[in-house]
Amino acid sequence: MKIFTAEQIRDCDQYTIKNEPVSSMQLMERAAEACVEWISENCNHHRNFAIFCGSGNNGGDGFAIARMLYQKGFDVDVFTNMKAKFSPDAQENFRHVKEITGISVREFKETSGYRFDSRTVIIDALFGTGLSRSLDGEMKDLVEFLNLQKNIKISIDLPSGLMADTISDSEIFMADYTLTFQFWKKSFLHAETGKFTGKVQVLDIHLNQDYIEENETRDFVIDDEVIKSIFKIRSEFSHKGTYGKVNIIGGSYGKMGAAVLSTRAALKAGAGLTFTIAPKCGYEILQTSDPEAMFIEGGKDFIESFHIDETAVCGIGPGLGTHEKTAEGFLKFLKSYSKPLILDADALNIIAQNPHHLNLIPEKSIITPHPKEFERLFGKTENSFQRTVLAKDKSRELKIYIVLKDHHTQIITPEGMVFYNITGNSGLAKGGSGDILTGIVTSFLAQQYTEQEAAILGVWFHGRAAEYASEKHSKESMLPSDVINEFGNVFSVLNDKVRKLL
Ligand SMILES: NC(=O)C1=CN([C@@H]2O[C@H](COP(=O)(O)OP(=O)(O)OC[C@H]3O[C@@H](n4cnc5c(N)ncnc54)[C@H](O)[C@@H]3O)[C@@H](O)[C@H]2O)[C@@H](O)CC1
Ligand SMILES: [K+]
Repeated sequence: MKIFTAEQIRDCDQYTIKNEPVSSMQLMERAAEACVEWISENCNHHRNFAIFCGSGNNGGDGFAIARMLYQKGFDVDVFTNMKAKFSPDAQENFRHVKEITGISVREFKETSGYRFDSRTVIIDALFGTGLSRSLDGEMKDLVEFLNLQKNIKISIDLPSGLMADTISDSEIFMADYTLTFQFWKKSFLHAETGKFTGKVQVLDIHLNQDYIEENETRDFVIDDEVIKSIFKIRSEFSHKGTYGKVNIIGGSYGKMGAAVLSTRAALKAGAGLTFTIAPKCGYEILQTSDPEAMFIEGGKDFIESFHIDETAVCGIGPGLGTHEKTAEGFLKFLKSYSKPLILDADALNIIAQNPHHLNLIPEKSIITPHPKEFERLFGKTENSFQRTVLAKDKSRELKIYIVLKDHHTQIITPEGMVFYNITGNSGLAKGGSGDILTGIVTSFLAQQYTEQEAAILGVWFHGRAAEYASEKHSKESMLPSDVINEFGNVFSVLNDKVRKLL
């Protein structure tokens, strides 16, 4: 799914109104209907709604939602600034609300005296994509007050105070759910701003498809359509050679588990042949834990020699350690190797020891740093938006793919495209999760996916497996090995998605 800026979204609205038999009022009606449908399907324990409406079209949505919820039998109270200069569509929908005697309309300043009982849902329709500056005065106080209430909160389109495309220092409405129209907004996907949205639900309001297809963006969300266009069904006319050779290179005394997990992930993600280059101290551990993989000795307690089969795809780093002999061997290997690699963890930490090492990374390699590793490699940035900008520069400069691991991991391509992942959960915030990702991406690259495809599919796949694992074991208790055990379920779903139905 394309991520558009607030300006592009406004253009898209206008284009739709101009080129389709739909007026702006009808589009607002469609948007409000989509919200009300979601609310009435999902709100099983609440009957009362306190709806806060601004003077722009976001407020217009709020007034229309108020009318529709009332007509469905819910109790509705509306709060607004009755003397505001409303947008024409907001004015019209406000007029309809005032005609309904069952809906009480109050001034914003009456909010503090209102009894918010536990069955009341607060709906924020104050500002949407039209917000042009930080909240101040009455609106800031209002949002601050509403944020103190314990009630369930739903934002329409965007949490008020949040800009769609950038970081803001405004007071921001803290939503439990955000019902947003048509597109993900970039700010939902970055940690500093995404924390205000709660769970995001994208509602299709059928904006013009030609506009969406023809207008360019460099930012994308990895949705089902993206995944369907990448995933290939395994051919029956195949043998183990068809699915490539993987070399996982990692492990050191005390960190053998990382190599075990990465190897197992590569195996379970479908690679044809998997080898693990590890130190001798890991021989029995690896052969017992992952008997399907073959062992190649690379040193005694840590890896020193990186003798690699050139026909294999290499994932280097899990549990590798940064012993000076390991670093020496690794850097020597990098100097003589030119095929794309997957580099993670200690492989990145060794590279980070000297900025000149960055140029040794073969072109088209995939590196998978978490924020701290990214910082060690490329330096500090002020916030995660800036970090993405820096990552784009570095991807272009070094001609590599950067998988920037975060709550919404980003895959950044040398062409400057950013793919945001929306699968996964906080159950992945545990040691070992990254090792699995390295195994998956290495495995996919060995299976003839391109670097871009392997990175995108791998990150999505990892997150989806985590979702299944958390359903069974909870985010708290799930282990990286539980995530690996869900790979089969993810493949079943993937196969169902792309299978041609009779
Ligand atoms: N245009 C359309 O056809 C559609 C628009 N929709 C809704 O319309 C919204 C966008 O509406 P608008 O463009 O009217 O913008 P908003 O409703 O977000 O409000 C912007 C209004 O507030 C003012 N404003 C901006 N920042 C302010 C601040 N910090 N303090 C006080 N006032 C401030 C602006 O001057 C403007 O009048 C979307 O988010 C969505 O909810 C939906 O109804 C779908 C259809
Ligand atoms: K809003």
